Amino acid sequence: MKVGYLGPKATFSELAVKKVFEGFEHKPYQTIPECMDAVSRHEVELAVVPLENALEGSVNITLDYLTQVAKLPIIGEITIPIKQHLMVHPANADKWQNVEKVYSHSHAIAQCHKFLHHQLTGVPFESVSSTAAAAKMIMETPEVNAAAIANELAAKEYGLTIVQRNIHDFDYNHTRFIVLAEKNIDFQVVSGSTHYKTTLMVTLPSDQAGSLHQVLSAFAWRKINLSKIESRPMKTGIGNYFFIIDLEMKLDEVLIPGAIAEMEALGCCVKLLGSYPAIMVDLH
Ligand SMILES: O=C(O)C(=O)C[C@]1(C(=O)O)C=C[C@@H](O)C=C1
Repeated sequence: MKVGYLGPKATFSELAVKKVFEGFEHKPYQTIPECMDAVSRHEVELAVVPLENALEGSVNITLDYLTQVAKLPIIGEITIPIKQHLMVHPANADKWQNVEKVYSHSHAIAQCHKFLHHQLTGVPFESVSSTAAAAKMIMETPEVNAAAIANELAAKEYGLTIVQRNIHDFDYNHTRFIVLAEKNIDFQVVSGSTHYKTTLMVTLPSDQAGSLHQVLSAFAWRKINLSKIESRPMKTGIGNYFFIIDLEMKLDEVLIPGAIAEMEALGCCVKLLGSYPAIMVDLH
C-alpha cells in the first residue's frame, strides 16, 4: 500500500509516516494539495498531511483544500513532537551568525519567531513548501550563506550542519497530521489506537442570531466534549465562515447523529469529515 506525504524526504510529515506506516511504500509530494490529489487519482491509497501545530495553529491550506476541493474522509490522526533546528551548508558553518536569509515552511518560521528576532535580527526569511525543501535548497547552494529551519533527519539527509538546536519558541511543540483515504482503511489496525475523534464541518444559517450558541448547545446537553472549534472563511464574501468542530468521541448511533439532525433542523449545513483513531507518537 502506498502512502503520500508532504515531501521531500526528511520533512516532519515523513517522520510521522515512517513511524506509523512502517512497511508501506512512502511517496513524497511537493505540496499538500498534490498529496490529496494523489489519493483522489488513486496514485496512493493514503495521504498524511499536516493539519495543526501547537504553536502556530492550523495549516490553512490543508483545511481549505480538504473541505473545498479534495473532500476526502479523515481516517486517522498522528501527533508528533516537533524540534526545529537551524542548519547551514558545512562550508558556511563558521559564519552562520551572518546568514543573509533563512528558509523554511511558514509554520516552522512562525514557531521560531523569538529566536529569529533576537538571534538573527533583521535577517530576512522566506517560506518554502516544507522544512525539508528548505534544507535541500541549502544543500544545493553552498555559495549562498543562508540557513534552513528543519529537523535532525533533514540535516542528515542533506548533509547540513546544525548550528543552533531547538530554536522553536516554546518547548511543548507538536504537530497534528491527518490521514486521508478514499478506501475504508481501518487506522485502528495500523495505529493500535482506540482513542477516537470525530470532526465536523458546520455552516451556520445566514443572519440568524444565536445560531452558534444553538450549535454548541446541541453538543453540550448531550455531554459531547468538544476539543476544538475553529472558523475559516467560506470565500463567499467577508464575514462568511464555516466551523471545524472536533468531538472527543467516536461516531455513535444516537448522540452525534442526534446533534447533527438538530443542527440541520436549525438551518445549519453539517458535513462529517471523519471519525477516526488518533495517536500521539513518541519519536525516540
Ligand atoms: O515542512 C514540514 O516538515 C512539514 O511536515 C510541514 C509542517 C507544517 O506544515 O506544520 C509540519 C510540522 C512543522 O510544524 C513544520 C512544518
